[in-house]
Amino acid sequence: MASELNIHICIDVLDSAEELTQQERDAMSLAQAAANDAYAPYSNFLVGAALVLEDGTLFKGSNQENAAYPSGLCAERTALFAMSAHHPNKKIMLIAVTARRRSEQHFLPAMPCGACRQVMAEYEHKQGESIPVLLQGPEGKFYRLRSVSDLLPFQFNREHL
Ligand SMILES: O=c1ccn([C@H]2C[C@H](O)[C@@H](CO)O2)c(=O)[nH]1
Ligand SMILES: [Zn+2]
Repeated sequence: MASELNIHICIDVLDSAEELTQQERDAMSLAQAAANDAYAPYSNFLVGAALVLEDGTLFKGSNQENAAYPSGLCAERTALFAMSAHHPNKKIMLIAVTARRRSEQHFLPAMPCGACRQVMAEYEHKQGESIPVLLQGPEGKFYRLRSVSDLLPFQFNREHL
């Protein structure tokens, strides 16, 4: 008889920015500022990501598009790669992500794509400590996940090599 493997993922749903910690609020504000600066002339979909490092350093990234579409890069990976290039040995304490359409002021649910989840998982694995993820949710809400593993269960990592 086949057995069943159930994966439990816990997501805190925060109804407004007031329910965020100060650090989360700062990170989400920076992610929103980053989205406003995105280079997204083709999709007009502006994505911003912010990282909080162990020493409190904040780092931001936005999506960077290209006329050769696949040459562009998502906000999350722009932030993570730049962070790792500048601070190769600092732990990440939080990743915050948001998005909006250029034509609208309000922020939209930001769900990192599969490639960005894989890259987040790499750095989580590297640092050996969970990285909480804060995502803009619908209607001014926020989603808080305790770990990148909650965004990418059954992940491929260096242990599978
Ligand atoms: O997780 C994601 C998903 C999409 N985008 C960007 C890529 C592209 O520039 C635009 C539309 O897909 O949004 C991100 O930055 N992060
Ligand atoms: Zn992505």
